[in-house]
Amino acid sequence: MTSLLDSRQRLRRQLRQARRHLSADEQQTAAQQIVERIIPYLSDIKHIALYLTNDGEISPHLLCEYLWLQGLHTYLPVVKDKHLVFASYTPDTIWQENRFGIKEPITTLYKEGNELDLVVLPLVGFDEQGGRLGMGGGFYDRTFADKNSAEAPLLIGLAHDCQQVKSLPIENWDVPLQAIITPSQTILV
Ligand SMILES: Nc1nc2c(c(=O)[nH]1)N(C=O)[C@@H](CNc1ccc(C(=O)N[C@@H](CCC(=O)O)C(=O)O)cc1)CN2
Ligand SMILES: Nc1ncnc2c1ncn2[C@@H]1O[C@H](COP(=O)(O)OP(=O)(O)OP(=O)(O)O)[C@@H](O)[C@H]1O
Repeated sequence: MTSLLDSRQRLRRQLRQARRHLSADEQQTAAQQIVERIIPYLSDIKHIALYLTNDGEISPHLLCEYLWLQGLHTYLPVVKDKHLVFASYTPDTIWQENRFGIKEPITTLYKEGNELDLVVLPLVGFDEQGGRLGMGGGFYDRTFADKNSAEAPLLIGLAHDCQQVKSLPIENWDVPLQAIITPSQTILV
């Protein structure tokens, strides 16, 4: 048990380091490539949660600009107890930092995960079966623990190609994603 936990931690460290080493140019190109790949999943979608890039994560900022141009509603995760709620994100948003140093909108109006149509998740590692390794807080897993795969929201993970590993152990609490998108591939789960 301890060694399984250790190997997850080791893997997190390696993969986080790899994505932090991407150059600014590589990050920008990757951010553009995922916009093209996600557009086919936006039909009938109005309320979308994104994230603010942190620690070398692939950035949804160009996707966000595209969504705003389409008049769609965007949200960001806010850590509340051990779950996530989602705060509206507009060009006028004002900010505070959470305990991880990630900015969160200041607001008292939140949506619950099940009120969204699409949630775009950051991840640390993934495999070709659609398995996801996150930062280790279990926040997305707890937030969507009761969700049935067929019901909203659609869960799509974003990652750099360097975050792919051969196979990740699936934990019984891992929430299944519907797709993982990288600059070079779309994995449908
Ligand atoms: N961009 C982004 N936003 C997100 C997430 C994420 O993974 N990425 N989250 C996904 O759930 C939630 C925050 N979860 C996080 C969990 C751990 C760490 C982290 O950096 N841990 C440090 C120790 C930080 C500390 O305690 O000071 C570390 O492991 O080095 C960051 C975010 C909500 N917002
Ligand atoms: N539905 C749940 N109920 C209670 N605890 C949970 C649940 N989901 C995950 N956890 C706990 O959260 C911890 C971290 O889980 P895990 O390593 O899978 O996080 P992660 O997916 O990497 O993080 P995140 O979802 O925040 O990106 C685990 O110790 C697990 O026990």
